[in-house]
Amino acid sequence: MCALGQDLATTTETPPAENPWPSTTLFREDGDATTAGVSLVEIARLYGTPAYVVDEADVRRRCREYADALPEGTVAYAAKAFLCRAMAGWVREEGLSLDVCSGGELAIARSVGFPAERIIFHGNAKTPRELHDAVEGGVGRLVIDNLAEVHRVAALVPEGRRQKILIRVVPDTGDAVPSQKFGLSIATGEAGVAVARVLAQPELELVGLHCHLGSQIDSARPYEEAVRALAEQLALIRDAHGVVLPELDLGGGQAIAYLDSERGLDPRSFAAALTAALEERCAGLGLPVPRLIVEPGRSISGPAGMTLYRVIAVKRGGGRVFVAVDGGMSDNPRPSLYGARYTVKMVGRRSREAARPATVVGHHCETGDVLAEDVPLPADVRPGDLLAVAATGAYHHSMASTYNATGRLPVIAVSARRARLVVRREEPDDLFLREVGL
Ligand SMILES: Cc1ncc(COP(=O)(O)O)c(C=O)c1O
Ligand SMILES: N[C@@H](CCCC[NH3+])C(=O)O
Repeated sequence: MCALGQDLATTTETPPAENPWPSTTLFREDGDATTAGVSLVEIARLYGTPAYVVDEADVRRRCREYADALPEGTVAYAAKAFLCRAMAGWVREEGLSLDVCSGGELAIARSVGFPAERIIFHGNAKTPRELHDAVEGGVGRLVIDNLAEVHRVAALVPEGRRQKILIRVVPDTGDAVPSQKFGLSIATGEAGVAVARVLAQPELELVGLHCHLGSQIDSARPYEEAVRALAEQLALIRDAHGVVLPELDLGGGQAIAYLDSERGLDPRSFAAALTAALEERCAGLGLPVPRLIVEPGRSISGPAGMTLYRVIAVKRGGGRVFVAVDGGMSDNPRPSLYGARYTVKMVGRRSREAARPATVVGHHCETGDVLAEDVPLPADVRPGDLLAVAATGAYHHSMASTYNATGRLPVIAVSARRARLVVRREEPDDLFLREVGL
């Protein structure tokens, strides 16, 4: 544990924190910035760059915000957004459930004693080993995503136990759900077949339906439509099979702000709209209101994280400025995969120069290795400067690669004026470990 940072009462800050940054981030007049009271310059000095920084208190606050917004429901953090053992511990302590989609995520959760009954396991092509580990480990909910899984799962359930099951369906509402590899279609009747097959297996206890609408959804409207459509399915299941399923899982997808101009989906208004739509539709269908489950990932860990990079080289010419840093597409593949855009700030030095558009590029041997296109940076940005990229707490660490045999980044957690390393930097020796022969 290493104490960093300074007493903020003695420093001059320029509040408030900008929207895409962790909520405790303050940009100071001397050019430095602090998150949770810890200087980003000091983090870079002590732990090196590039590095992911995650604000633990911000993660915990976002967990609580969701839990408070949905007091009668279940909030399952989507591990795929960002999971390490520390994060699994924070989520466990905050009382949330955990949505996992691989044996690896399950293993991380179990390694910190995450209660199995609070784990939901989903995935469109779970391997036999994953199904075995999930059932044997006693996960609270297993999400059936294809017909072949029904018998496979039933065969794994030990004598005297029943496995709780959700069935992932494609609600076919509006344009929110294009044809996709996930889930069982209601329209083609596959979802109905799955319901009948699960109900026919004594080892399985069908508790509800599951869906996931997509990513970066910034309005409650698609969720309202989906929850109505799923309630209608519950009524059809009641009419056809005489069972009233008690749960609906609406998945994740809640948007966050990556840019100052963007706004995330507020958990309170999202939960209120969802609950109202569900209650109204259930009343119309004569159904008891099922328990809601939501699986936010990005909106819990995304804004709580940032990445620090050191500028290695600056090239000016042809009307463009390229700022090359010591990381790149191996720690953030999102710009090259999805055209994702980011907010970038120089920290650690005060510049009096006006901001000019610059393109922040990585150090990988790939033309598409761009981190941020045309972002405003001081005209005198130079090698040695430190750059912070906002909202990198979700789908960065979890999507990182070792392209060009580059070690993956450390994760530094900050909280209450302290920084601590929770995932160390990957070194060449770590890469050699997997090589077992010449
Ligand atoms: C089933 C399911 N639940 C939850 C999530 C988390 O989504 P997000 O991080 O956008 O909230 C995903 C990922 O898209 C998902 O596929
Ligand atoms: N990886 C994506 C989101 C995919 C969500 C997975 N279900 C992203 O970075 O935005």
